[in-house]
Amino acid sequence: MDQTRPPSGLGFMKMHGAGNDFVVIDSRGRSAPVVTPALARALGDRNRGAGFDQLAEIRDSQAADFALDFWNNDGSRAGACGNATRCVADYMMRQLSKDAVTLVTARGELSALRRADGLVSVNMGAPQLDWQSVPLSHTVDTLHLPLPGDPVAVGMGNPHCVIFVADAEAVDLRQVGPKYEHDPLYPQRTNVEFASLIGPDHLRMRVWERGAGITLACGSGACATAVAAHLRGLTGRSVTLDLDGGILEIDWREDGVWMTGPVAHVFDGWLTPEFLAAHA
Ligand SMILES: N[C@H](CCC[C@H](N)C(=O)O)C(=O)O
Repeated sequence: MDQTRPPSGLGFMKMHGAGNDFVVIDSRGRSAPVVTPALARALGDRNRGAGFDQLAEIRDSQAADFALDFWNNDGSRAGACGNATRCVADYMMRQLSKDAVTLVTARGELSALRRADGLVSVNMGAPQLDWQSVPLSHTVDTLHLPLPGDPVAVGMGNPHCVIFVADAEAVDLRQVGPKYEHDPLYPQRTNVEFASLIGPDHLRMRVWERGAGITLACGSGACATAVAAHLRGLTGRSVTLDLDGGILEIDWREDGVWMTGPVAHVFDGWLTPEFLAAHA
């Protein structure tokens, strides 16, 4: 990196929440968003780009402190991303010298705060439990989908398929994940969570994400799994989940599903004008 001249090109931040990793582009003050599907795909490439599970673009908002748009590394859009929301909320709280912020996503207005222990919480809103809003392709009982493993369908601003198994460790995610992701019952594809009860209100969860494959953690997936576990009578409304990359706490309250966990801002960089021109 040439440290003698000011950066040219487009600045970005690299962050992660429990190992679910993100590139974040701050587009506040710009008249139009900079991210395109082609840029998301190129930047998401772990060999030829920066690499990420999700890309988050911060935008100005009239109604809240900021707005967020999410992309997967295959270039598709995601309506929700809990861990990126927590990471960006932490950055915005520092920048605005606040302990709580509001933000707008495709889901609507969400709120986030920093707890006294330094962990960051976001209210991901109410779970979507009717088939149309998950969305599913036709009328089914969302608590018992007609798919292998008797999954639960939950929307958290994005679709989820939660399968309870005796041992989540033993699941071959790479093999079975794509089968659920692309099942015609989910017209917009789905994120897929495998979960096992390992103690009272304690779940082990592994995830296959729509548009990103295996990730070390998925915040909206943890919310969906906790909601499904409660609806199936396996847990109370407050649950701890052990994911591959760390621990997330979920609390399904009257005002929505709260998700709490660690955040990390790892480094900043900038994309060269050449890279941007090649993937405009
Ligand atoms: N990792 C994210 C979710 C990404 C979901 C995305 N893969 C989709 O297409 O919905 C989270 O922490 O909530």
